[in-house]
Amino acid sequence: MKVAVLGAAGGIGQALALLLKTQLPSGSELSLYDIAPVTPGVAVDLSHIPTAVVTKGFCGEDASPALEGADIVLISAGVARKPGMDRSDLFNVNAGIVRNLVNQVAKTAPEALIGIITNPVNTTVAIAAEALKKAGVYHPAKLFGVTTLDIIRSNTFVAELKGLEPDSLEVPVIGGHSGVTILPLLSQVKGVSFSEQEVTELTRRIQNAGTEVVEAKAGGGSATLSMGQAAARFGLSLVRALQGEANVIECAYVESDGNLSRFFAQPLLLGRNGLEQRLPLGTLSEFEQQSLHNMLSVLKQDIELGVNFINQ
Ligand SMILES: NC(=O)C1=CN([C@@H]2O[C@H](COP(=O)(O)OP(=O)(O)OC[C@H]3O[C@@H](n4cnc5c(N)ncnc54)[C@H](O)[C@@H]3O)[C@@H](O)[C@H]2O)C=CC1
Ligand SMILES: O=C([O-])CC(=O)C(=O)O
Repeated sequence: MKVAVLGAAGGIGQALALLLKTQLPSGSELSLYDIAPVTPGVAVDLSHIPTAVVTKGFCGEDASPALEGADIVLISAGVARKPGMDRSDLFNVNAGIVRNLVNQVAKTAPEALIGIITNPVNTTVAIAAEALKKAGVYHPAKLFGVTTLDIIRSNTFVAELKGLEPDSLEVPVIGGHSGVTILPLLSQVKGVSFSEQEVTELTRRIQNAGTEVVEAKAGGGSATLSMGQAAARFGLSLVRALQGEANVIECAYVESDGNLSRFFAQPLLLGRNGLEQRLPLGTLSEFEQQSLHNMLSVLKQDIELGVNFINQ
């Protein structure tokens, strides 16, 4: 199994690389790429950790040496938010970075599963899909926007509020990955009930959790360590699914059946070919139905921006 991380010298990239070095199955290869010249050194640093995961690092403009033979490509290259910015403010810089890197994936590892971490995810996934389509190698079942941070945050916040073990919970989060498009399905958390006020406050906290970190870091970037953990969880789930493990389920932002919006995050069954089956959203509370209805115009606009970026 070969996993490539693009953006590997960054805050997320380094945390993710460390977790993959220590958690990938024995015999795996970890390939680190970033435009920054420090990247081969990050790989050397990690290579001193005694696990049977071979780690190599590449830098410069050409990602292809890192991509050759990759089964999974996780992309966190790009700029992060500063206080006062929205995720959509990152579009101008990150759209071109994602297009460039996905074009390189299309050439060198067209069959790889791709996880897009770079923001704005609602839009960068549409950019990736259209770039792959243009290159003639778009497999909708192999492209994922990584929204796992929303799930682990929801698990943490619910556990804190209700005095539960965080790893005993799994909150499905649907929609997209910004503001009102992040919708935790609190009504589906087993064995826990919430007052109306708790639902409103928790939902708002989960939707603003990225901003909570951006403000706390005071200009020093956005979530990197929790995102590293989230991306490692998602990447390792992809590895387990590729290896044939049954019942691997994660929420992620993928090409949908189009009923709600073209791309939509929901629970997915993963398998040997990536996305095996989109799982039903289940029963939504009235609050969740209304929130879902309210997010759709935002999500559609975000997607259109990405589609137009490639096609106009
Ligand atoms: N999906 C999600 O839930 C989350 C997404 N993010 C996003 O992830 C991205 C990365 O965040 P951080 O790691 O904190 O940023 P960072 O600035 O620490 O790292 C970004 C890395 O990308 C590299 N890079 C820039 N242009 C590149 C290119 N053309 N080719 C290769 N590498 C390139 C930089 O050299 C840098 O090492 C941001 O867009 C951020 O908004 C952050 C947190 C959560
Ligand atoms: O908020 C940001 O800019 C980074 C991010 O996506 C998150 O932390 O959820």
